[in-house]
Amino acid sequence: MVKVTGQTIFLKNAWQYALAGLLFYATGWLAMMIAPPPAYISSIWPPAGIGLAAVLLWGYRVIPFIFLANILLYLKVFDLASVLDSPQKLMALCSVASCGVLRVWLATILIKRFAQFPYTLIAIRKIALFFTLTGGVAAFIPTALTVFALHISGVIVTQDIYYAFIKAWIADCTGVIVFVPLFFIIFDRQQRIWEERIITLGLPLVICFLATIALALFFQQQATQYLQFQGVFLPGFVSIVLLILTGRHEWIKIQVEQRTEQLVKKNHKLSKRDKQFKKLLQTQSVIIWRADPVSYRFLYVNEEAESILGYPVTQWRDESDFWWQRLHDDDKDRVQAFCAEEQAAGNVDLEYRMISAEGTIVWFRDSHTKVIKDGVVSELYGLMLDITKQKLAEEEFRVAAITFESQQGILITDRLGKIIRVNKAFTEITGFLPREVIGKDPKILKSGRHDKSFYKHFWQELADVGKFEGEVWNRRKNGEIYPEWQIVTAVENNREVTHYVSVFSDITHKKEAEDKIHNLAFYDALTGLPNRRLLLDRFEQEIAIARRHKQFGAVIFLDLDHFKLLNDSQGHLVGDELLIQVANRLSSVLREEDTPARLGGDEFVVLLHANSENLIEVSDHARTVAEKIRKQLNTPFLLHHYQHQISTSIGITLFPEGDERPDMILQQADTAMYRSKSGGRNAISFFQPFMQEAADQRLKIEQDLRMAIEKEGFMLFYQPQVDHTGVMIGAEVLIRWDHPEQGIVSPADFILVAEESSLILDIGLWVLKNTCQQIRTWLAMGITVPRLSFNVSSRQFRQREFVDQIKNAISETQIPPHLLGIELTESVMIIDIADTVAKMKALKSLGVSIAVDDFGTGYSSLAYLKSLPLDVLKIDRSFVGDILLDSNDAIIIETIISMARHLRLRVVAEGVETEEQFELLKKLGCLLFQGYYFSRPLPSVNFAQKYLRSAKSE
Ligand SMILES: Nc1nc2c(ncn2[C@@H]2O[C@H](COP(=O)(O)O[C@H]3[C@@H](O)[C@H](n4cnc5c(=O)[nH]c(N)nc54)O[C@@H]3COP(=O)(O)O)[C@@H](O)[C@H]2O)c(=O)[nH]1
Repeated sequence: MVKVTGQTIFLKNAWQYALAGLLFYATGWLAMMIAPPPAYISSIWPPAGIGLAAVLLWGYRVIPFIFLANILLYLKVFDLASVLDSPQKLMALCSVASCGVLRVWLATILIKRFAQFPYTLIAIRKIALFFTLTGGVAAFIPTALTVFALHISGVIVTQDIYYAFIKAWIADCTGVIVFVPLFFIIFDRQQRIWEERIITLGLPLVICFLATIALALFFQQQATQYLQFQGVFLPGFVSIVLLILTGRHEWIKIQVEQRTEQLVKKNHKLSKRDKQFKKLLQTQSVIIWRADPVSYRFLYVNEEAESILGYPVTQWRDESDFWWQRLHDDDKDRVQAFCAEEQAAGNVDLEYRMISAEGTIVWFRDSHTKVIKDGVVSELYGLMLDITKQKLAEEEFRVAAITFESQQGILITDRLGKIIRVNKAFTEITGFLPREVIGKDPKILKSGRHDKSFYKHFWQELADVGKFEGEVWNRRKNGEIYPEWQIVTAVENNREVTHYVSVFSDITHKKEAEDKIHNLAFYDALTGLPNRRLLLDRFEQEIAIARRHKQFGAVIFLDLDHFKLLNDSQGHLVGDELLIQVANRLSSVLREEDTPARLGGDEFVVLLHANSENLIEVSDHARTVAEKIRKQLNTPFLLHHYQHQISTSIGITLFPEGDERPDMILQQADTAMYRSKSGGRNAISFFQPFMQEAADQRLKIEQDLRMAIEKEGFMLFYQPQVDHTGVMIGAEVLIRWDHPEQGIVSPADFILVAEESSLILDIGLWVLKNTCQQIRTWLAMGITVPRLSFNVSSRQFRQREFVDQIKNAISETQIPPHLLGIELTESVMIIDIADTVAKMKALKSLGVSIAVDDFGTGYSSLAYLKSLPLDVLKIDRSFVGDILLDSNDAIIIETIISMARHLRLRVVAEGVETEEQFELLKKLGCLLFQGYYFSRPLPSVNFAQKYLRSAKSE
């Protein structure tokens, strides 16, 4: 950009200034031609008008040129040589030239101050004011000063001063009157009135001026100074008259032209508006109509009617009920009611739908006018505006508004991220009212849970794809942090983002449900410990880490001893409580990196983190932890106000030894645990490879047992019980498994497996039924049958229906109940004393006798013995076996015998194998015996042959 400075303006207009100076000089020179020496005061002085007009039109920059031209002109008065010689004359020259400039300057100031230049010199009053100020007033002092300077310098003598002053003053005035208009006519292109006056004013003035010069020259020759002087008034007079005459005329002409021009412009505007209006009508789709006020038949419709509804205009007019027939059925009642009600004259609006020729719905706003004359509607006309688009937009807006107030929170920001709108759901979710957030940054919802990289990703997504979708944690007004699912969309207009719209829903409940599902899937619902799935998952990782670091870890497998018994007898609530407390104790003894888990039932596993490369170190650590656990679990539990003591069988295995999978390693630990269990419980065993065989065998036994139960592949053996004389007083019923491959299998090899797998219930029932059946058979054969006692396992006894099962078996076989006895171990009886007593009493009332088996190996508590309705105590064969070797055992047996006598219980010594044992037991007071010394358990036939026959014969 070029900077416009005073200098550039000066250079650009320099030709104008030079022209002004030139005209000033030329006209001055011409005027001096008709002026008498030595002062050369002309009767008309054009430079006065030219100088003033040039300054008014082109500005004060003209002044230096005027000054220069004035100097040059007055060199005619003061010749150059004398000016150069005399400083006085030089001063006079400069003064005279300055006076010319002063006149112009003063005139300009007065005009601008009092005559509000520019104007067009039309009205008489303004013409008079203009010339009075520029000529009369402004020229007065400078002229006087000029004459004075000429007088001082000796050009004008004293007696000519007055005349010279008058003449010069009039010459200045005339110069202004004639040459200001002329100058404007030639150079003013801004005000048209001057241009228009070239012929009417400019030409006469030029002619007049030239005539004046000629006249002046003529009278100069005639030396008639007076006439010469009078002549100067002519152009001045002509100028004023013509200014007045032409001004008004031209002014009117110009006004007319301008008005015409304005009218043309207005017309143009109107026609443009008209076009726009027509266009608007077209785009607005307006039907203009007139109808019969009674029948509503259209008398007139415009062409637009056809293009809007598709029916020819003739059809609109020809069909008498065209309008009614095309009216939408749903609107008919409303429109009819409206027409019936509305009777007053004036403009009325009504909206309704019509069906187009294509079958589409078109919405109209019908603005119609009724003209009523003498109380009757005389005219009916109106405009039907197609507002289908507007209705659709309204519908969309309504849908948008409903959507906005949806269940989901909505937050809208401007492009700078300042919130401009939120919906009700936003307030419900966040707790913030609209006025609390509008104008603020959504940062107020920030939870602080997300780091910078999250927000970087957030904005990147918005920039790249215009959308972000994901889980965001925000903070409610009450400070609560919650998760929400957010979809943020950048709204664009012409590729510029104008708004951001965030739609979100509170997913707290969903997350909770997810967590719940996750917990259910991976955690044990009762104890809160990891379940098998999570354990295996962590185990997988643990094995991988151990392999990578070449380290070893351990798995501890725990099974609570007799838990099933407790659960069955005390109920599930007590069982559950125990499991919860066991879980808590387990967790309390473990380190954070170790994982306790519950596999189900009473089985727990502890995964010890692999932290050593030394196998011995790892196994020592595992044993220490297992001991700690055992100790913890041996401490009595308080369950529902009662103390319960439990023991635990524990198996340990180390990993990784090969490429075993987690489930295989768990199986090994389970096998080791089984070893502890079968070894007498409450023990800790490390897995050994041979155990695997046993485990496999156990599994095989279980499978075969199921088959045996189905096919009744069992037999009953009978071992007699004798008195001190060797006479049989009863027998113990002992089961045998007639295995298809292995032959007769001892119960010692399968009872434990059966107990662990619940198969014992079927087996026990089979023993009961077959014992009764055997008695029935022998009785039916006329054989005297002694009391037959069969073994009852704890799970079998704890069944609610146990007593009923015995009753049923007795009644089904019709045997005398006193021929039946049961043998229970001590541990079975003490679990739920009340239940035990109730069941025993019921059995006793039937006549079934009850024996305590393996006495001395369990609790051997006198307290419970007293409270139980028992018949027999069977001293465990382990005491009998060592009776000759260990004097303690003899003392124990003696004590048991004396105690039993005191409680009025019969005592049977089990496992009598030798005569010495028999003799010693007799000495200790024992009266009844059982053992290989008398007989091994025998099949029914052998037993009957050997003992029952002889009993018969007796
Ligand atoms: N729940 C059930 N348990 C049963 C049933 N049948 C047997 N059993 C239990 O199985 C265990 C092993 O029984 P078994 O192999 O039959 O051994 C019994 C006798 O054979 C054995 N016995 C008898 N006298 C001697 C002897 O002088 N020496 C010696 N080494 N063993 C001898 O003792 C077993 C009987 O013991 P007990 O029952 O404790 O009186 C065993 O625990 C049975 O209880 C059944 O039907 N159901």
